Amino acid sequence: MTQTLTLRRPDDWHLHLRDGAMMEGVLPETARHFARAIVMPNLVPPVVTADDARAYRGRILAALPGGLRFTPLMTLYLTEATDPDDLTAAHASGLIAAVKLYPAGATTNSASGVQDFDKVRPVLERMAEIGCPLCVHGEVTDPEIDIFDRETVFIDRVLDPLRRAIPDLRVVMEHLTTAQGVAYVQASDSNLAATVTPHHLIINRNHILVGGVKPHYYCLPVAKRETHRLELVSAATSGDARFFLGTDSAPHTDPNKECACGCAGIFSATNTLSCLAEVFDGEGALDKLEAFVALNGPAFYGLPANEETITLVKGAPVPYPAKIETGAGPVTLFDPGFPLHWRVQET
Ligand SMILES: NC(=O)N[C@@H](CC(=O)O)C(=O)O
Ligand SMILES: [Zn+2]
Ligand SMILES: [Zn+2]
Repeated sequence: MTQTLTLRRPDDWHLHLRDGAMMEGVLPETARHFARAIVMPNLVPPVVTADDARAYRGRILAALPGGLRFTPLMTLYLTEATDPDDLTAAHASGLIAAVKLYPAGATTNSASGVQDFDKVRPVLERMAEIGCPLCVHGEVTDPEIDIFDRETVFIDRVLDPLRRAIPDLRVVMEHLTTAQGVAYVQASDSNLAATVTPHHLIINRNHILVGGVKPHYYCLPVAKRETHRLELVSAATSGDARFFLGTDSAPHTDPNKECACGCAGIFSATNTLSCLAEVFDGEGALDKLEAFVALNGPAFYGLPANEETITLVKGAPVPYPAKIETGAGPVTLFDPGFPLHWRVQET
């Protein structure tokens, strides 16, 4: 007997669509299954002003294949020169849903990020006032700090002091990777939430390093040891409203991943829902999947949940391509390392 599961149409609360030929290649992979996505602003140059966000949104909508309904939720890239009035107008008009904080140098295309957190204090205070959420890449960049500790040190040195100083600021810890991060979110009030990626629910650091280095499992924050993965799975499948899906699907071409200094980022848009259904099924938590992919995110962002639905069907393992071809070059798809039995029913 085939098993089916009908859910409200999911949203992706952390997505990289890039621009140009790459965007044209990856956008349908998301728009096929997701109603909305928070679109990350780390283009080169970054999406800094309301005008930048408006133009980028226009390019996304123009690249959307006919027949696919998809709403990009835009973000601004916080810099030390961000104008609070421009941000306020962009938020009030509904153009942007959030602002993104990258510590300078923390990750892909973060060179224009924040170096001195005091300099952005007035902008963050304004965001607290107007209720605009701050999405955070939560890793310190201090070269002294081990790369596996950069998230927990960020919580202690930056995030916790910031939230104490501006308690009304609504914060999303993006792509959470540690047990300490999970515990910090669980111990906080409703002004803090976290996105969790499919890959951090599936791989640990052994997958990256044992038996040869696997560039397609390299992303930031880097996957941690197995104990952390288990905490992430338990948080994501718990139904706790503070945890929701942000795929962090981050395409780079294969030549840019498979080289002496490979880019950070895992592309997962195509098989995200199959991966998640497999993980939730394995935990006996299919009844919590809708909360994670379609209810908790909109609730945090103050948006209605989608009315449309999708149906997942369980059957023989679903074949996915190893890579998708884009006008910018081939992009390898995340390989969970186990068969995926759930697929999204074509409508
Ligand atoms: N996650 C990643 O490893 N990479 C992202 C940037 C980010 O989300 O930090 C990218 O833009 O490629
Ligand atoms: Zn990031
Ligand atoms: Zn990202």
